[in-house]
Amino acid sequence: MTRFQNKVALVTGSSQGIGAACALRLAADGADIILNGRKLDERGEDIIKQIEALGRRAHFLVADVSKMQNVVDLVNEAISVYGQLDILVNNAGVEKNNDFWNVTEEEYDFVMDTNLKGIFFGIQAFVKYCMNNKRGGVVVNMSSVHEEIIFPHFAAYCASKGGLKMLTRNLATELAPLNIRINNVAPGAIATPINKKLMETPELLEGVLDNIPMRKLGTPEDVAALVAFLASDDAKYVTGSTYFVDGGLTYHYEEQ
Ligand SMILES: NC(=O)C1=CN([C@@H]2O[C@H](COP(=O)(O)OP(=O)(O)OC[C@H]3O[C@@H](n4cnc5c(N)ncnc54)[C@H](OP(=O)(O)O)[C@@H]3O)[C@@H](O)[C@H]2O)C=CC1
Ligand SMILES: O=C1Nc2ccccc2C1=O
Repeated sequence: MTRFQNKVALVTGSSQGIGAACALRLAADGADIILNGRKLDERGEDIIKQIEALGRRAHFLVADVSKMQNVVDLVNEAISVYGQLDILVNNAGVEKNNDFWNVTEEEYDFVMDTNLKGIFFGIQAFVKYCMNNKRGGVVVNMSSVHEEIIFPHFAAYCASKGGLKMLTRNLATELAPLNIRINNVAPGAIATPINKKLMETPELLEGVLDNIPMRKLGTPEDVAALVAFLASDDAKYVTGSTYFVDGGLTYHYEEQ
């Protein structure tokens, strides 16, 4: 008997990085997986093969979650693929580096629509399904240490993750009577393609490592392990909170 036997999980933004690791971990623990990204290419094809090699089913749905109707359609299509949806992992996220005074409306919308609006309406579609079917559900949102600590020149990113923190706290209360749990995972610096420049620039990397007590970047699998715990019944009394996976970064930083 595996943790997620007879469960289906949708992981947004799962063609690479943390989302791909979450999809693989949930599949390794027994779930069938709906993958997602803005396009299906060799990265997505490879994750499908890896999930099938684990003996689980995988289906990729192309959708841009920054658009309200797209994310609603994504959730509803995900439900129809295997006839059920039990776990929603809102992982897709983007960032834009710019001085605050130069941030454009386009950059602001790009970040906020992906990291907050898409998650808001994706959860809404999932909750409507859970209400109609009288079945509970689990939501895990991919936040960031930057829902808590500053990241100069990433104002929209910080605002999106701070908003996600409050959305999760608020929904925990509203959704508990529906038997739906919701939590945030807040990674620190993780070795994924989003951090390519950081990993390839020694002086940037050194500056980041100086703020991490464990003095190393995390792996996507480190994040996925926490997501799997929160999605599982082992966390059946856990809702409305944020859990950090950051090598000690957040509270070390706050001590500076
Ligand atoms: N890496 C890190 O250090 C940290 C990451 N995080 C958070 O973790 C999450 C994942 O980050 P990470 O794995 O590093 O990111 P990556 O950039 O490596 O991967 C992002 C994934 O999301 C997909 N994606 C991006 N935008 C959309 C969209 N609008 N609709 C659907 N899919 C989309 C991408 O695929 P495609 O481009 O094909 O659509 C890709 O599969 C994000 O929410 C990020 O904020 C938080 C803290 C630290
Ligand atoms: O997206 C992020 N990239 C990072 C790099 C270092 C620390 C935190 C983060 C993020 O939240």
